[in-house]
Amino acid sequence: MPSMNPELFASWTYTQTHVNEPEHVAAVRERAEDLGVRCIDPAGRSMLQMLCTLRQPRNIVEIGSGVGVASLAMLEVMGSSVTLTAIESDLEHANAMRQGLRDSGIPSARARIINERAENVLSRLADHAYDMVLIDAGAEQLLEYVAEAKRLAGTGGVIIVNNAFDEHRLAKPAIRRNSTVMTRDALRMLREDPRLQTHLFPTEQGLFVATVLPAKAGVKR
Ligand SMILES: C[S@@+](CC[C@H](N)C(=O)[O-])C[C@H]1O[C@@H](n2cnc3c(N)ncnc32)[C@H](O)[C@@H]1O
Repeated sequence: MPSMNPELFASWTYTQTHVNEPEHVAAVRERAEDLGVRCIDPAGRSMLQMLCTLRQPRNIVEIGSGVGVASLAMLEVMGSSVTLTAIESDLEHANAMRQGLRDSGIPSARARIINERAENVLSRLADHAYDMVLIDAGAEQLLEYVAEAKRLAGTGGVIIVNNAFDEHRLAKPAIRRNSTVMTRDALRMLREDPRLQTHLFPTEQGLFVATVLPAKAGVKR
């Protein structure tokens, strides 16, 4: 395993700062900051757009959509055929996202914002009906969200966990706080599932990505 030498750190920093966000994203990030919401980091946002471009999802679920930085990123790169179900428990955050969608000229029909706690909503969503599930609602219920995401994602579907580094606590084995243990367990649950191919991308917050392999692909390599 490589150690974090200064060259490696410089290259990692370069990749984080190399991302050019369009100007309108800054306004959404500002709105998030005013409300005290952490949103996906620029490299994670960029990777999300890349995954959408590659996978071309038609139905997306986002658990914890905040003021909509990630939601807007996904909707912006997808054609009008994509539908996003955004679950957000905080009314102020949900309203700020509605404003962001209006400002971006995205028709409201493309995003269904459900202002409820995810644990009360997910069981109502149909099995294997989604091509992409983004989880970014804190670690408290992460195991439940991951289990639901595995049920929701169809073959070839993509499950994404943002903030997989749990504020950079994940890699420190001595840290046993709840959020860190929960994140470790949730990522293990994905990594050890033979039906999933997984990768942890070293964005600033950590973006863990799992794709559902076709049934006949056998055991992952
Ligand atoms: C980190 S922010 C999401 C940021 C968003 N993914 C983005 O990149 O713009 C987490 C959000 O999850 C919401 N949240 C926390 N617990 C939740 C729950 N149980 N159900 C739904 N939303 C929840 C919070 O209100 C907050 O807006």
